[in-house]
Amino acid sequence: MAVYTEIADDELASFIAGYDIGTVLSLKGIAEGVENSNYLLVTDAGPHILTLYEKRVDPDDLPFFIGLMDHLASRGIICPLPVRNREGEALGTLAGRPAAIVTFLQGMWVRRPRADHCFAIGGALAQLHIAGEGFELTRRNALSVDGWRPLFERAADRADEVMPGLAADIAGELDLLEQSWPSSLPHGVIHADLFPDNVFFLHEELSGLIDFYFACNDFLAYDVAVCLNAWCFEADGSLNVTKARALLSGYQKVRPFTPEELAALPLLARGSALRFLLTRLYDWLNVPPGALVAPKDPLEYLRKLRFHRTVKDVSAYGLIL
Ligand SMILES: Nc1ncnc2c1ncn2[C@@H]1O[C@H](COP(=O)(O)OP(=O)(O)O)[C@@H](O)[C@H]1O
Ligand SMILES: N[C@@H](CCOP(=O)(O)O)C(=O)O
Repeated sequence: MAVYTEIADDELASFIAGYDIGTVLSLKGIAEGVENSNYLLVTDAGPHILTLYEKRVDPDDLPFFIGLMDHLASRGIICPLPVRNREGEALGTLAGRPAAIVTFLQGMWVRRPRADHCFAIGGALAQLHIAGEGFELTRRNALSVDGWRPLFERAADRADEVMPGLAADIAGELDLLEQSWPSSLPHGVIHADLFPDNVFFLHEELSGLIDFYFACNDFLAYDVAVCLNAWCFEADGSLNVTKARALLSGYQKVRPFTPEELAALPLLARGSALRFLLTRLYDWLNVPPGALVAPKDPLEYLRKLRFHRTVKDVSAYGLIL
């Protein structure tokens, strides 16, 4: 559960008074997510999501995230729409945090994705990449290859508490990825965190994408690698090749990969695995006192990383070369 910041009744009342969304009927902390504090805000105009932005969000990036949701929605991507107050502002301050209200999306995330879900998410990711074209703001990926070493340095001395030998394993991987990370591939706006819990399905159809708070400009195929890791592995740590093939086929039906992207995919998958290993490791070792949050298992991503080390080319992901 992620609620880091509590909201006092009087603060909520004066914040909501600035909006045309009716009277507050209830406010409940949401028992999911790990990054920000999210509340289900029900007013007599219906349900909304109220987000207080926490530690990992730089307030200077908020116009990018808010503008991106507007941009993508205007191009047919089903995603939350920022709600503006009477002054036309989508961003405010509540309980000492930057805060926004966004529209509520119907649907549920899928706990055990099947191959058909993976096919759908592949297609939706490619649509998102195409819809992102023309978005005028940009944001560097702070969690790409040049951000990994500083993050590791903040966790390195305690990494072996999680697993003996982990620090050395990560250090070796970092050296390799820093030397071999691609310098040019097709790039654009990426979601960068399109995990199953950020994708809603309703009546077996994909019904919306949420959580754009890691979105940035980076290689499009890196976003595919993030999804491959998040959607296509089984609980025992093995890759489900059928799901991987479905995800990649769903993507390339909408936006075909370039040969360079296919060649880079195993390396991008290693990088993506390391990125989530590092943020999870840091979070595991630094749970804020009193926060209602369940930190995620860093070693799940070590297992994925180790798998990708064995991969020679994309045929390991079920694609025929
Ligand atoms: N626009 C939305 N519509 C419906 N539910 C939402 C919406 N945004 C967030 N949620 C709910 O809040 C949970 C956490 O949101 P998320 O953005 O993933 O949080 P975090 O940024 O902390 O990871 C989601 O799993 C979902 O249940
Ligand atoms: N997806 C990340 C954690 C970020 O949280 P989310 O709730 O925004 O997906 C992970 O699994 O490490």
